[in-house]
Amino acid sequence: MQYDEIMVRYGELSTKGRNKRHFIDRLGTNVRDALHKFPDVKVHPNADRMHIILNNTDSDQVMKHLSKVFGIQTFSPMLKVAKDYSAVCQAAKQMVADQVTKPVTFKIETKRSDHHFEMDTFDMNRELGGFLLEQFPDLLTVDVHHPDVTIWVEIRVDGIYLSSEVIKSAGGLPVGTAGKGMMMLSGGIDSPVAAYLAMKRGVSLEMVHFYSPPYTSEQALAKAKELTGKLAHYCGSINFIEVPFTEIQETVKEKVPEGYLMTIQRRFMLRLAVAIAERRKGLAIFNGESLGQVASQTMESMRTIEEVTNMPVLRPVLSYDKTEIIKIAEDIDTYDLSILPYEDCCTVFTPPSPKTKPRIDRAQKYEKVLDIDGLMQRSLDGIKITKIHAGDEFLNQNEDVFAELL
Ligand SMILES: Nc1ncnc2c1ncn2[C@@H]1O[C@H](COP(=O)(O)OP(=O)(O)OP(=O)(O)O)[C@@H](O)[C@H]1O
Repeated sequence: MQYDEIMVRYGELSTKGRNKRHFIDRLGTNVRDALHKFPDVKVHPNADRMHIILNNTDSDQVMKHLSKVFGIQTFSPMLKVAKDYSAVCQAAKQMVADQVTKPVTFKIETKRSDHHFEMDTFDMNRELGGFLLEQFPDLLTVDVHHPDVTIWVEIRVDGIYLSSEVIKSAGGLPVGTAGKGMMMLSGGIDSPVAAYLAMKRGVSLEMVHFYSPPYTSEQALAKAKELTGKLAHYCGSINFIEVPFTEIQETVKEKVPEGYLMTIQRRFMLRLAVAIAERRKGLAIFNGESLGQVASQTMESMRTIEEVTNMPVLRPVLSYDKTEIIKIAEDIDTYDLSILPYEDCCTVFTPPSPKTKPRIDRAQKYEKVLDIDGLMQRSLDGIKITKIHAGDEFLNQNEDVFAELL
């Protein structure tokens, strides 16, 4: 069915007190961003509801994009008709014919903000209910307490609006209302899920990805970028910051005892992520660590790695089981990409038996022989930033080139 308006309910936003206006304005901006491909759509973020006027734009397409915008609890597609009772009857009849395929209970619920309209809410509920019962005697029975289907009728000044569905949306808080963070994004399963969860709580993220050519391939980099394109569906666009890591990994491999290779590499990654956050006004570092999952993810290891900074390091999937993380990865459509077998820079240099309880004093001792500042500076000098939009693809490009050559 082609609808005229989508009415958006805010959910958790309505409890945000004095910040409410800021939250709603931000949500309005994010919705406009998510719907930028539909130039005729108009977005009106009012205090209690948001009204999205479709102006003949395909309502299914608009709803598909809306369902990924954080800060929206539910929305309802609505039909708009003239302020005329017979027009209301025809629209309600069409809704039932389209949506009800087996016998259900129903009720009409009317709200009237235009008190000049000749029928009051009680009349509309009764008359329209009776009309529909006559039209669909085999499908409909009335139940005003626990109906399967509710048809809402809103009598406004500019017309009468009807809706019969409440569609659950992404929930959470509008991206951008909780400050900016740097997400350490690998090509694995966990960090994209951690990014999704951080954005769900309103964090605006920039992705920091370490790569080590020639040990890691162009495809590994493309995979991390494409994952970012998947995540951008939830916020419009995301800056992807690629950080060259080869010199650091080679130097650490050469100069640090094997048991501490991973710890020292991670300390460098964190230092670099913090340096980038400080330049770009980030307030925290996010990563995809889950307690106890692998050697680097013990509390002792986290403590020794985090010793290099006092910036908060936040771990949205810390307490999740792998199966729970995989379930979310499947839901947000990152799983199939994450399991593609391109080597990450960490896997290439992972020692066979890393220390599970690395000590801070040892890590500091092994780092004494390294030119930390110089290594970091050269890496920071080589960073490259790409703005990635929802759905941008990177992995197939080389294949296309091959296809053209053949
Ligand atoms: N190449 C990389 N670039 C950016 N961040 C990385 C990189 N490799 C690892 N990280 C960060 O370190 C975290 C732990 O990585 P590790 O490889 O130990 O664990 P993992 O459980 O396999 O995580 P993931 O599934 O996210 O790769 C990752 O979740 C990510 O936040």
